[in-house]
Amino acid sequence: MTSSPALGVSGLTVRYGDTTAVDSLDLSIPAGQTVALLGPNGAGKSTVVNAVLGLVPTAAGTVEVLGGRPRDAVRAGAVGAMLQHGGLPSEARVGEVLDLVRRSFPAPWPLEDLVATAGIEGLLARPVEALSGGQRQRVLLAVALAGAPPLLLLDEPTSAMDVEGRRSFWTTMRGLAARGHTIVFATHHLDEADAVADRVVVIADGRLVADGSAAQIKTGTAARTISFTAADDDPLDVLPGVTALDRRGDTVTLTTGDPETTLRALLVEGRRLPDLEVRGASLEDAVLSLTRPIGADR
Ligand SMILES: Nc1ncnc2c1ncn2[C@@H]1O[C@H](COP(=O)(O)OP(=O)(O)OP(=O)(O)O)[C@@H](O)[C@H]1O
Repeated sequence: MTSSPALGVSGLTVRYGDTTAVDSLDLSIPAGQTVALLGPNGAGKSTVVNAVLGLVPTAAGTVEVLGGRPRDAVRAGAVGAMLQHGGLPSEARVGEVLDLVRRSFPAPWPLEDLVATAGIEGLLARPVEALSGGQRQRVLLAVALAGAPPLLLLDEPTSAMDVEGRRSFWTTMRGLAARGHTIVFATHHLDEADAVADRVVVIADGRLVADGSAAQIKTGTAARTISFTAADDDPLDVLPGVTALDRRGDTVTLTTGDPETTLRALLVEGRRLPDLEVRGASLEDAVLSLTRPIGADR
């Protein structure tokens, strides 16, 4: 056993022309952790995953996978990935793809267990082009697991899955985590991060803005929701502190990074607030408040 983290990122900076996609990112992930990478579109999540795989050139900083260089780790089958635009040869059959990928690794995952773990029983004879979106993601998972990697990187792995598919996918991931695999996944499903991740890393504009358990992220933000009953012509989204507004019938829910100021503004205007409730933030509220400046466009 090595004492190196499964993934060590230090001062990582990645640029695409004038765009700094990842900006001086430090991250150390010990073996066995399940980590969610969260952040808005364009935050830099995919770029971090790609840099860890050695797929994009870095402008500065270092990435170590299990104490070694990313490319060596990928070649050795020590890191498996499901990428957003992961390709599969469309005319090949699933079984052929798996044979080919497994043969490229020194110690591939035994086929029967791989098929059962990825939940693709019955799909081996199917041409790739005949797979549904969710089945395709399951096959991509099998490909990612083919080298029996200790580290798994998943970029929005459940984006094409239905509710049942997502649930069973995360059950599979929990099983892998219990077997000691390190799992790093990017997602926009914050409920998945809340339910599955030991640790949540929030990125905005390529920088790390929060790092902790989902509970810590939720309590560490000032974000609260304020809900009450109001007429639908009441212009509430211009109130100070408000980062999001949701109307369901005549119930309004405001997310605010500064609940006291928002409440004061509501009351100064002499508004009645029937059914008033102030609640702690969900992970979604917390991430929104961390990644969207107060007063930004709603
Ligand atoms: N190949 C590329 N060429 C130029 N710019 C790129 C390229 N890939 C990403 N970018 C830019 O880098 C920034 C980070 O993008 P990235 O895809 O890493 O974000 P993300 O957090 O994964 O977003 P999403 O949630 O939308 O997938 C964005 O501004 C994006 O437009």
